[in-house]
Amino acid sequence: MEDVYADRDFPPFNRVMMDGIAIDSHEWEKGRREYTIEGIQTAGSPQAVLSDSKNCLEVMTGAMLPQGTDVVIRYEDVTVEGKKALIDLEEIKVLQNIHLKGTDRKAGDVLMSKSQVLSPAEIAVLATVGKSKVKVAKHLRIAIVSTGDELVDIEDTPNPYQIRKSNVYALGAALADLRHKTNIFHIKDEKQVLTSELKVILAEHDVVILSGGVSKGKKDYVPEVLSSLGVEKYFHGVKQRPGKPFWFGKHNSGTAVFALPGNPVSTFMCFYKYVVAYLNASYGKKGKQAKAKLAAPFSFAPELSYFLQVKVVYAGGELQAEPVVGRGSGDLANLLEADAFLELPPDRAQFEAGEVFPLYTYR
Ligand SMILES: Nc1nc2c(c(=O)[nH]1)N[C@H]1C(S)=C(S)[C@@H](COP(=O)(O)OP(=O)(O)OC[C@H]3O[C@@H](n4cnc5c(N)ncnc54)[C@H](O)[C@@H]3O)O[C@H]1N2
Ligand code: MOO
Ligand SMILES: [Mg+2]
Repeated sequence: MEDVYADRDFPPFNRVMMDGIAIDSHEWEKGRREYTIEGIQTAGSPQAVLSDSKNCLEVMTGAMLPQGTDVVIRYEDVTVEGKKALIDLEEIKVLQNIHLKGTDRKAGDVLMSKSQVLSPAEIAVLATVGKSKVKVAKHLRIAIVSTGDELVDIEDTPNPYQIRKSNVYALGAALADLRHKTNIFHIKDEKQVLTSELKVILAEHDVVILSGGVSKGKKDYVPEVLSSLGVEKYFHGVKQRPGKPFWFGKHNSGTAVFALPGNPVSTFMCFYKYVVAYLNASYGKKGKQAKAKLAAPFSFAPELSYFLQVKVVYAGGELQAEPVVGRGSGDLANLLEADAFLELPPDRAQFEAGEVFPLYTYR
């Protein structure tokens, strides 16, 4: 949340780019090809001075260019015998193999704006300018909430009619991939309990991601409870498959609420399509929309956007998406076979190999 400036020129001195010798080009122009080595300038030592222009200094990559020199010749182009260095080149260029002071950035230049998302590249530059501490946007506080009496935790042994609650761990892992910490909650299918616990969760988080309880079931209390807690519904239901029952809203405190359909593949897809976009926008990150070519013809009749599960392969230098259809959005295991979702538009039923569509990948 602060602009970052260059504290010094980039590079901060005339930087030697190659291990070799440094000479004064005027001697070369006078025809000198053999030079007496009078010393060595290593990286990290103060600037040396060439005392006699007929001589040369050995220089190491990363060192300051010695005073009195303006050409660096690589060892590969020099024959060194004892204290003599013979240059084996027909021609040289003044300032060759020298990274001149300030050619990349000048002291005082703005290097990154306050809205810049910090990638390893920005971290490198922050380190270069000595910014061991930098003001950043507050991390969004994110809650992941599962609902459902059929769900038990990982270590529990489910009864025949129960399953382990995989969705919250999938979402937690997906958010950890995006460097977000999360708080994970589980709430039973009881309206009162859901209301009291969601009230607290909403107050303590900036983003709440629920999984389950948004469809037509008798215990699908989530939409009603969210509204009763002051979360304004933006929409409930999207013309898509999977993910049709998806509910989204915002609390007047600004907290965004994603109530994702409980089927695992549906939760997964809605996260990568919608929650990621929201997080990118919140951080001003202009995510580039990935695309891929459909590798084989596919048909999907309903007038819904279809998020086809695909295996992504590189073929002919292009990202190809091979359909890995699976057995519906409850087929969690199919996530193992695929890598991503390919978004097929709702306005037609037939899709040809070679057509390009948006891609939402999870690995
Ligand atoms: N009459 C209708 N029934 C359903 C419709 C519909 O339109 N009409 N939509 C179907 C679709 S599409 C989906 S998706 C599901 C979504 O239902 P909910 O959001 O209410 O999800 P639940 O009923 O709570 O659970 C659905 C399914 O997913 C399993 N689940 C839930 N949470 C987890 C979790 N944390 N980890 C793993 N698995 C989870 C749950 O056991 C159910 O099997 O509704 C359809 N029904
Ligand atoms: O959202 Mo559902 O996942 O279409 O089954
Ligand atoms: Mg339900």
